[in-house]
Amino acid sequence: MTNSKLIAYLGPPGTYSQRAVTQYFGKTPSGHYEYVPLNTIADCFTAVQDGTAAYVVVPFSNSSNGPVKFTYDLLRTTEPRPSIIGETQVKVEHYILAAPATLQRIEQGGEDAVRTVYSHPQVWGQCTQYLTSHFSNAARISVDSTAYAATLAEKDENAVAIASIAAADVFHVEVYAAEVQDNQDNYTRFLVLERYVNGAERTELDQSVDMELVRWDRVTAA
Ligand SMILES: O=C(O)C(=O)Cc1ccccc1
Repeated sequence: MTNSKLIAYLGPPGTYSQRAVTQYFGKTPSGHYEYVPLNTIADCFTAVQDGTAAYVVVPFSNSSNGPVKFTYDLLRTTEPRPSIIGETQVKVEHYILAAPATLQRIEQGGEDAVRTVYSHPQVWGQCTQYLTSHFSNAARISVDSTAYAATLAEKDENAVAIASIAAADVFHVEVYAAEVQDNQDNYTRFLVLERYVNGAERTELDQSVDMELVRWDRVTAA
């Protein structure tokens, strides 16, 4: 057990994970709990395992392109594996966000003015159609979260980020293109984790996630 009153998620504010956390626990959590953004999915696992956080919310799988690899690997390797006590699905709509100066450069020089596209690795496979016809000469740089990508685009006149519209409320970036995901019905399943208490019975959700991990092992071994 832990006395922590923190609920951690992959930050900074403006990520899809933040949406998941407020969807599950409410806009402001009850019972004196507080939300805390962490830098990586691995940090979320560490926080719940060492008791720094009472709960963490992590992305698990996506309807368009399957497993969130970091989470699958951490669920396999964290000993003992945290208990999975809840889940929530978030509709994922991606936006191209850029600093105002970048938008001006695109207006003057076309999309070739953009040298870099920043986003979370999960995103590339969800926006293949858009990325085939736009920014095809730009380098794709994977970073820890979509909102972190927005912070990089905020400071870089040659870059855009693919992120949630929520990131545009938090950082000084504007919308260049809306809803650029291939599939309009694009959902990510998030899991709510709590520290495993020795001897506790595994929940039904734990078992369904086990099955999913085994199924994925078979797919990748084939
Ligand atoms: O980076 C984020 O915003 C996340 O929460 C991870 C993620 C990335 C892409 C789709 C869904 C979740």
